[in-house]
Amino acid sequence: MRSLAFDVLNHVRIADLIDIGIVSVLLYLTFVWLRDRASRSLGIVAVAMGVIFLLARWLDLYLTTMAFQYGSIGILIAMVVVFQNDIRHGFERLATSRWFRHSSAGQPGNRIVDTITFAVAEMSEQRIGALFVFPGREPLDRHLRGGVEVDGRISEQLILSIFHPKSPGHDGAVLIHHDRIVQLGLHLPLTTQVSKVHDGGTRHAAALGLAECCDAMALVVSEERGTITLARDGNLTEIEPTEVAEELRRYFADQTSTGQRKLKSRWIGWTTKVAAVAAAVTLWFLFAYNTDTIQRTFVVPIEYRNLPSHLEIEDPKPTYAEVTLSGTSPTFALLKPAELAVSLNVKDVGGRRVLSWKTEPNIANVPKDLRVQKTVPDTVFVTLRENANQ
Ligand SMILES: Nc1ncnc2c1ncn2[C@@H]1O[C@H](COP(=O)(O)OP(=O)(O)OP(=O)(O)O)[C@@H](O)[C@H]1O
Repeated sequence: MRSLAFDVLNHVRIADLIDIGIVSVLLYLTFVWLRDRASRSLGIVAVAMGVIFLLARWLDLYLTTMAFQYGSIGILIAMVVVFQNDIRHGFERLATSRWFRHSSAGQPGNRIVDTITFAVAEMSEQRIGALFVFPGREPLDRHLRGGVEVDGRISEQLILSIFHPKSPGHDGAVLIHHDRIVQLGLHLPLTTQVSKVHDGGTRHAAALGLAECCDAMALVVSEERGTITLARDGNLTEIEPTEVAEELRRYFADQTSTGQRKLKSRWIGWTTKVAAVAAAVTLWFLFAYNTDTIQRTFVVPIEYRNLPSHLEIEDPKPTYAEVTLSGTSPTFALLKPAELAVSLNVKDVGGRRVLSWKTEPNIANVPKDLRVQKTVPDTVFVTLRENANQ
């Protein structure tokens, strides 16, 4: 065990650590996306494909590996087309994350939270349907259709009169920003995951649809059942009237840069990060960490550079050399055999007509971690003569 640890420490390069770091980040983003967005069946398919691919590489299953290699471009294009909204959402999330921007949203006072809470409780009791949208950090405009500008200070009376069933503006959602109702009668995108809506209809489907395509929060009061439902992070959660104030406070706190995250989500975040690093290290051990030295021989073209135009090389002119390289198999993966060449400079020959070069120092494009073991010929000899065509 100790010798394995020493072995690993001896062979790990800075490039390997960067390699593991990049793959960890990619795996982390994939895990988060699978957890938050993708359906369970898609997650199972993705994990199964990953396991088959790893087994195929490990057991050297030639056909399966080839199928994955050639199919991966098609799969990638299909994924980009199918999940274009998620990808755009991901970039928007990155661009609006705390690393890049401080939130401009201040934390509204208790009055706003209490006002909305009372209005929601009242509407829940009276079975008045309502839909509120609370923007997150990501741009929201492109998800909203229609709507009428209001820009009114939030009050219980204003909320109740907007959602009164006889009010012309009660259909659709109201948009809340800070302490103001900005718009009413907004149409939101409907979810396609109907199974997640359970007993709800289009109002709930609209709330979930919005929460799926951005980080906004929506709050629904059901006209039929009087229930209160929160849509956030692509999920619908039914809550009690007593929980509304707490959820609103949490939402407004999240909007400020000093907002506290839930301990649970932090914990989930850390376990996902650790899982991503562990998976990346495992992959590195399986595919990149290989200390066995192997040798491979390549037939490499010999190029003659800068030959003066009045001279030519007499036959037999050596055009190929055999080059044997040694290194680990991951280092060989970085080699591009088609770019290997023995490159000889015929400049400044003066009066000499017989030239020779050692082959090894003149081999171009050998990755730095591969060693030249042998070259045939060891030395290249050529004889020059005056160019008859000059
Ligand atoms: N795309 C949409 N965006 C915003 N609101 C919508 C949208 N589609 C429907 N609604 C609202 O939902 C109302 C219809 O609600 P419906 O009864 O179908 O849904 P629900 O989820 O069962 O709600 P409830 O439990 O309140 O009845 C419409 O009158 C309208 O106000």
